[in-house]
Amino acid sequence: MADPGGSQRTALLAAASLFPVPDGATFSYGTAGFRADGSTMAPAVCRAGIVAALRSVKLGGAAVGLVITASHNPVGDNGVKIVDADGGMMSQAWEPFSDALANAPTPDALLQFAKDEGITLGGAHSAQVLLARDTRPTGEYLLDVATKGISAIVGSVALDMGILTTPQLHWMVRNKNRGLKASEADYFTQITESFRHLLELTPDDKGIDELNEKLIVDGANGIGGLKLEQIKPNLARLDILVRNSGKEGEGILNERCGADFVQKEKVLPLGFGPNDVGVRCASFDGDADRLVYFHVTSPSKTSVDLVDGDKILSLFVLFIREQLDIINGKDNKGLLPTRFGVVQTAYANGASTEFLKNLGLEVVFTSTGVKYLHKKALEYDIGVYFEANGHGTVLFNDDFVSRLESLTARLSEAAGSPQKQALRLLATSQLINQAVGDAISGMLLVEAVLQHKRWSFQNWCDLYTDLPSKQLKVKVEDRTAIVTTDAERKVCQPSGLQELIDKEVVNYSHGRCFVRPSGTEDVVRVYAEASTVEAAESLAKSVARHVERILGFC
Ligand SMILES: CC(=O)N[C@H]1[C@@H](OP(=O)(O)O)O[C@H](CO)[C@@H](O)[C@@H]1O
Ligand SMILES: [Mg+2]
Repeated sequence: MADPGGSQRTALLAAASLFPVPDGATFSYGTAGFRADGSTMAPAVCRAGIVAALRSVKLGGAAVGLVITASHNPVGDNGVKIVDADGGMMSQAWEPFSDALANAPTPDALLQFAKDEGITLGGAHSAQVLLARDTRPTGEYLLDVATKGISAIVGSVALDMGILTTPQLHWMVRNKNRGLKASEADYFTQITESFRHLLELTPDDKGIDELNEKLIVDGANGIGGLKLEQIKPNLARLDILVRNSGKEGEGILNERCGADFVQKEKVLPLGFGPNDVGVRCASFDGDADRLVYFHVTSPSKTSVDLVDGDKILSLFVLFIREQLDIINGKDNKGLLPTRFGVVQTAYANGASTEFLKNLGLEVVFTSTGVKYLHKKALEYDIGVYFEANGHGTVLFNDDFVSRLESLTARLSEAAGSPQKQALRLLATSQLINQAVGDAISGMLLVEAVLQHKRWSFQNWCDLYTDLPSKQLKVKVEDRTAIVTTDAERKVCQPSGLQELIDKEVVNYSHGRCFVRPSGTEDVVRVYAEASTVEAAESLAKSVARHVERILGFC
């Protein structure tokens, strides 16, 4: 280390003592960063700022991102998440260090880690961190705290990108490090232009259906609705109405609204009612990285027909497959060999997995959390991933995009040439966020595909029928006593629990059940599926009782 006892250590000590870690603090980076009551977050946020700057130093000064958000959680909560230089989630290898630092009273852990990682601090290096926050009241203060943490690494620069959706910041970091345009205006231009382009490529023989233009979006009273209002005038062939838009006085962030609420409760969000029967509706979460769709079923009911992440994934898969099948059809002699893969988690509805497998697709499973799905999807030329709760995107490999570009340049407009199909795939790769799941860009792709297929919401819903499912949370003494394998679908510890689950499952037609410790809450999650709602509930309850008995209910 160039400057072990000098100004670097002093700067770190100064930052650490500004925001001391309370006794007994146990922050854990979890599935998606540190989250807690916003008023208690400053020590973890300051240290996350230090980690982000250090990560940038480690990556030779590449831009790294830091976003202040607690996503779909209540407005009083807040959180912090680090975006790696490729625009994805922070390298998992750094999570244990982030945990150690978030809970460490002095900078010694950091100095030791820097040494172990071969990072020279205090020397001639540079680091840059792009910062953003959502609309939470504690956001401005915590952003300032993060800036102080970043500044504690000598030579680092913090750039405040403003109030953004989480996916916008991921996109900016990715673009900046690729030497591409990376401002918010550039983001808007890219998604509105590629959306327009995709619509121009819809088959000529299919006219525009008036009803299909109308879309009502529940913005969860968060940042997504505000951003959508900004780009709405530039979206052709779409008549969007934003409710729970995030404008002053309209409602409280995530309270009885938003993608998490709609997906879990399967009821109408606030602001929606009988007049919306028959209209296509979409819902974002508080930081606009989750998307689900729904329909108001009848004027007298508050329940909704839900289109979750699994069905969004299925729609995208069908569209992409259609283009690939034509490009590689027998007249075109396999012009574009493509490794096409689909990634799901154990929470994917069994009916969706069956539907995808029946299409002859490769479906693979990972643990819960976007960081796992994303990594797996990167292994394909085109990798589509979604969590049932609406996090997901479609990834196009760089080499594949180059092949696609040269193919479109070679193909003519002559009848029978699959030029339009190739152009559609290219426009899709431009529209859908390549860094992370993005409710706005995902929604625009859904809208373009529905127009392409001329499908109503009902056509989409009817792709397959979800198996009834039930999720329960069980509070136990130590949730980490549960260890899972096989993408969390089987328990290996404590011994005997999996056998008990298996014994319950065989009693149910279409029965499936698994348990895992949550990465974001202090609970064990139980998920069950069966052929009826009552059966799914009964299976979940029986397994929850086994969990309580074996792990000790608290
Ligand atoms: C069942 C479920 O919805 N789990 C969510 C939840 O993770 P848990 O580890 O299950 O708490 O939060 C994650 C972060 O937002 C999200 O990626 C994941 O899908
Ligand atoms: Mg979110």
